[in-house]
Amino acid sequence: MKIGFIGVGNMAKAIIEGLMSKGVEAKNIFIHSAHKSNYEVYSQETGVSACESNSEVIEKSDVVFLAVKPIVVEKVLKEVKDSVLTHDPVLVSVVTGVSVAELEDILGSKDVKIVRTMPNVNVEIGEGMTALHKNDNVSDEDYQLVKELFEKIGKVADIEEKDFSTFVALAGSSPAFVYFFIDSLARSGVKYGLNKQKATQIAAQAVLGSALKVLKSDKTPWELVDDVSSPGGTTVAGLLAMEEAGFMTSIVKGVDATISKDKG
Ligand SMILES: NC(=O)C1=CN([C@@H]2O[C@H](COP(=O)(O)OP(=O)(O)OC[C@H]3O[C@@H](n4cnc5c(N)ncnc54)[C@H](OP(=O)(O)O)[C@@H]3O)[C@@H](O)[C@H]2O)C=CC1
Ligand SMILES: O=C(O)[C@@H]1CCC=N1
Repeated sequence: MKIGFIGVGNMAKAIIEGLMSKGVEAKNIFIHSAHKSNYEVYSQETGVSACESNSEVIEKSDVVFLAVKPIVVEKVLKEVKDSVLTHDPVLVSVVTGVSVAELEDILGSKDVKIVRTMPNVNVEIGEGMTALHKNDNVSDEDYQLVKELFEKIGKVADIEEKDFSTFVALAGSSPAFVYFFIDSLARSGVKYGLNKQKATQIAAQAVLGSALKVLKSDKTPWELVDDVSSPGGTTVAGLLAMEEAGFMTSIVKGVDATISKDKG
């Protein structure tokens, strides 16, 4: 399968590097972005093929990732409209907040094959969490191929399009929330004299182990909280102080703000 990328920023690079680490060969990847200096350097660093235009990416690829910021989607798609209609690739959008219907409208056709997705940056290390939703033109076979690409680099979930905004908060943006939590935990360690690098490793391993425990255990996270909290102990003292400062409320408010922003 030939895989193209329109836009080679943080998200596209995370997908490309994840796929390449799982055996997808550089010779099967085609890229183009706004600045030649950027995509040429990336092509030299990784061996993927640099194309002279977005249309060339489409002409050379079976599956084309649309990985640009929402604000430039309309301009980019209008420019490549003829190539999309002629070559009929499966267009895989990773763009936040742009619906399948909006993509079809911009392209002026309901006959295009579109899979709307919401990955997260952890696809780079094979631990992503990606939502997918296809339009009616994508065959089950083509959808399976796209799904298998994302399964190489993490877990996948089929979701209804109405749930994309919620998914953005829970998985698309949430790596930043978790990095923020890890940094805050590590910084607290620094307050008490630990070196920042060591404190970050300790905090990250505690978060990794806790996430795995949630995934592997039959218990709910809430029950696991109780298991760690010895009567009269340190954990319950810490939890109550965090909650007094609005821990759960701050997370729910963060999710609310993320969803509002996504919905525009
Ligand atoms: N970052 C993340 O964690 C996630 C991002 N997303 C979504 O992915 C999309 C990309 O985000 P992200 O990678 O972070 O953004 P970046 O700003 O890192 O990358 C955007 C890319 O678009 C390219 N670009 C701009 N204009 C054009 C054009 N006319 N033709 C071709 N390429 C163009 C840029 O080119 P150049 O590099 O040459 O300037 C750049 O490579 C967004 O819609 C975002 O919402 C979704 C999930 C997670
Ligand atoms: O911040 C953003 O807009 C994108 C969407 C999901 C992660 N980053």
